Amino acid sequence: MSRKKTVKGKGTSKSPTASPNKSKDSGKSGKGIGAGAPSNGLVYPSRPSLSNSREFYDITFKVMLVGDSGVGKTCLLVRFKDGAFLAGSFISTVGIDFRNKVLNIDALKVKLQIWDTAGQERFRSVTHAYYRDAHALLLLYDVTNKASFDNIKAWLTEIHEYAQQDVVLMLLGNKADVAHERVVKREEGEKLAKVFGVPFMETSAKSGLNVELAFTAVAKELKHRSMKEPDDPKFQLQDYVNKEMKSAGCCHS
Ligand SMILES: Nc1nc2c(ncn2[C@@H]2O[C@H](COP(=O)(O)OP(=O)(O)OP(=O)(O)O)[C@@H](O)[C@H]2O)c(=O)[nH]1
Ligand SMILES: [Mg+2]
Repeated sequence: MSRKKTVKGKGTSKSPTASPNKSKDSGKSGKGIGAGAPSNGLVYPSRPSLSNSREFYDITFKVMLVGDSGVGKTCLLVRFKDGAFLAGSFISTVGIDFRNKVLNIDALKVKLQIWDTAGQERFRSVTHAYYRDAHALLLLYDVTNKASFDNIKAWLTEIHEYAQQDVVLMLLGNKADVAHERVVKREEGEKLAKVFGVPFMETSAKSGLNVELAFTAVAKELKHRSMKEPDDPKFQLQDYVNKEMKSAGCCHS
């Protein structure tokens, strides 16, 4: 049985609009949400970012973590935000929560507002309300849980129904650190991703494998799209991910 986490702060009840210009990146869940965001959610501040301060950003995007309960969405976010792994008993997310993190992407400060959704069926209607404001979705399954992999098609149907048409999407096979209990091969994940035309990689919130890369790749894609000049070549998310994994000596053919 999983213990339930009480819903924290403002992250639950407010709509997922972006922070006002030059808001502080408190990094804390439930902070940084404010009124007055443009409808597309992007924020361009009126003055340039201060390069040495984490409090400032040039552009912000909303990223949502989705997938079955227990696949590791919260752990992935905590690993990315705090560099730690939430070991021990599983505390299932109630409703929705978020964290902010500012990344340096090609000399630009990109703030990701990352929404951690509850995978449990009973919270699905809450999640639906947040899809339309998401610029990117990280869709997770658990490589040790076949049902979570089989449910990916249903998640994609839901995404097509509720999310923006041009949402950046990436499929992540999480818990890649667990060798003995693995039931979904990396090749199966790759194949499914290919069928649906989405970038894919395996991650581990426990070891940290590809966690930074997943968020950075999405941030790069979003930044590239929003700053794109007409003659710029298209940023290829999967190519970028493959190249980065290769140079890190990681597990990709
Ligand atoms: N070995 C291993 N365990 C993990 C990993 N990620 C998460 N877990 C474990 O899986 C369980 C579920 O993780 P959560 O991050 O809470 O799952 P969730 O997707 O947020 O679940 P909901 O909030 O119910 O939607 C916890 O017991 C974690 O410790 C991972 O990469 N490797
Ligand atoms: Mg969770």
